[in-house]
Amino acid sequence: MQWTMVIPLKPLTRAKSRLADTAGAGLRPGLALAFAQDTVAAALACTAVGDVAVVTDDAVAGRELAALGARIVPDLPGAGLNPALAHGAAVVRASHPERPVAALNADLPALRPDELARVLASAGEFPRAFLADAAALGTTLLTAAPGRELLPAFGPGSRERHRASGAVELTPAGVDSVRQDVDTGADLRAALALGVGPWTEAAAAPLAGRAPVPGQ
Ligand SMILES: Nc1nc2c(ncn2[C@@H]2O[C@H](COP(=O)(O)OP(=O)(O)OP(=O)(O)O)[C@@H](O)[C@H]2O)c(=O)[nH]1
Ligand SMILES: C=C(OP(=O)(O)O)C(=O)O
Repeated sequence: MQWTMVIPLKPLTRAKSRLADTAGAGLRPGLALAFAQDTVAAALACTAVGDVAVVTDDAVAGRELAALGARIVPDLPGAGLNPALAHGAAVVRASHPERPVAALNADLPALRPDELARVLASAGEFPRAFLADAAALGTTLLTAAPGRELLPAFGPGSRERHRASGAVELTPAGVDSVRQDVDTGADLRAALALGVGPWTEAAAAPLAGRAPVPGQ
């Protein structure tokens, strides 16, 4: 079974605002892009993935992620995350209606292709399914079988909303890299401890061993 991945990414200058006490405004857009590059590269390297679409209006991110092999779907301006995902799913389904669809956050810099394959194999058994994030409050991945609506309800506390919507919560062992989203400095340290991809490794290097510098 080959999956279509839909990855949302908001404009880099506004992204990852909760990293403000770890990385200043000069470093945050580069970090957000690096997270997305490592996420997209790992998804494209996953044997269970047929195609990857990134929903974004960011020109720089669009160029860089297209260079990796992602399809870029323009965002719905001002609509927000869940409409962006529903729109992205509809666009990709026009090309591959036979493929199951998975929404995946763009902030998974430790993502490993083999762990993503295990999560998708488990998701393939259900009409709709999701994986909780490392904090056990949110969601990093939501799936829908062919012909089923995705019905995304991402945002703070989304684990409970996705469960209440009838999606099956996936509980495979050993998939920490698919759960480890990065919202805060503590999340970034946890991702670095798991082992991040090359873009995040480089983008996070200036943060190592020193306090954040205001304005950077
Ligand atoms: N296309 C699109 N993606 C979005 C939008 N809002 C959030 N996202 C993406 O959705 C995913 C989950 O969002 P968050 O974890 O809150 O990331 P964020 O909004 O950059 O982080 P904060 O600024 O700290 O809230 C990330 O991949 C974001 O880039 C949106 O309006 N459009
Ligand atoms: C997008 C989500 O939340 P956060 O912004 O906390 O990553 C979510 O978990 O659905």
